[in-house]
Amino acid sequence: MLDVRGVKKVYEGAGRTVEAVRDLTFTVDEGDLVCLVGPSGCGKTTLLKCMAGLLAPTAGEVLVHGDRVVGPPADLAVVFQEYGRSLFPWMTVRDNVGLPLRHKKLTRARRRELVAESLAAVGLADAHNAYPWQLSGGMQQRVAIARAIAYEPRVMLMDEPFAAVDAQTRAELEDLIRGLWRRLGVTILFVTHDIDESVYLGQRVIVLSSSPTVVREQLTIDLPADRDQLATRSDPNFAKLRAHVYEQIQAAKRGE
Ligand SMILES: Nc1ncnc2c1ncn2[C@@H]1O[C@H](COP(=O)(O)OP(=O)(O)OP(=O)(O)O)[C@@H](O)[C@H]1O
Repeated sequence: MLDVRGVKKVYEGAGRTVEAVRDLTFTVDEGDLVCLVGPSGCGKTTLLKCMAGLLAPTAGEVLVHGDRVVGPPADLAVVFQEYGRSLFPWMTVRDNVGLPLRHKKLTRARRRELVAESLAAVGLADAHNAYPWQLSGGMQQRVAIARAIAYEPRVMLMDEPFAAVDAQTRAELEDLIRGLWRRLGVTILFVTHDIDESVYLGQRVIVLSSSPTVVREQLTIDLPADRDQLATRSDPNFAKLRAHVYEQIQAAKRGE
C-alpha cells in the first residue's frame, strides 16, 4: 500500500543546507498498522510530508497503492500533532469534520451521515454544534481523527498525534486508534517518539537512525491483537520489545 523508495530530502535555505533524510526505503502492507520511531529531529515529519505529497523529495519516490505521489493522494488522510492549529476555530465541530468531504461528489445526506458516524466512532456524538475552542485538547484531537476517518481514506498518516495530550487521554486515544484500525481495515503509519506507544500500537515498528536518516531496524511486534493498557504493558514480551527499541534509539543517538 505504501512504498517508500530511496527517499532523500535536503532543505536548501539562505546559507543553510540541512540533509533531513538521507536514504529511506520501506514498505507498509495494506491493512497494516506500522509505527515509525526515531530520535528527535531525525526527519519523521519531513518523511510524512513527502509521503502526503505536501513536500517533494530531493531524490527517491513514494508510491501509494502503486501510484507515484506528486501531490496529496486522493485516498490518504493525515492527522497532525497540533490539533489546535489543524481545526478551524470559527467552524463548528460538524463543519470541521465535513470540510474535506466537500471535495467528494457526495449527496448532502451522505455527507451528514459520514460526519455523524465518524463523530460517534470517536465518542463525540453529542458535540456536533460545539466550536473546537470549547473542547478539551483530547476532544479536539478526537475531532481531527473524526475528520480523517469521515473521508474514508485507505491510508492514514499520523504525526505524533498524541504528543500534546495528558497521559490518561493518550492511553484512551491509543485504544481508540487500535479499535478504529481493526474495525475499518485502514492502513496506518503512525509516527511517534514514544517507544512504549510504538510497541503498544504497532503490528510492526520501524526504527530510524539519527539525522541524516536511514532505516535502522524493522521489528515485528508479536503481541496479541487484543491489546489492553494494563495486561499488554505488563506482558514480559512487551518489556523485552520496548527494551530492544530503547537500546536501538540510544545507539542511534550515539551515532553507532
Ligand atoms: N522547512 C524547513 N527548512 C529547513 N530545515 C528544516 C525544515 N523543516 C525541517 N527542517 C530540519 O530537518 C530536520 C528534521 O526535521 P523534522 O521536523 O522532519 O524532524 P522530526 O523527526 O519530525 O522531529 P521531532 O521528533 O523533534 O518532531 C531538522 O534538522 C530540522 O531543523
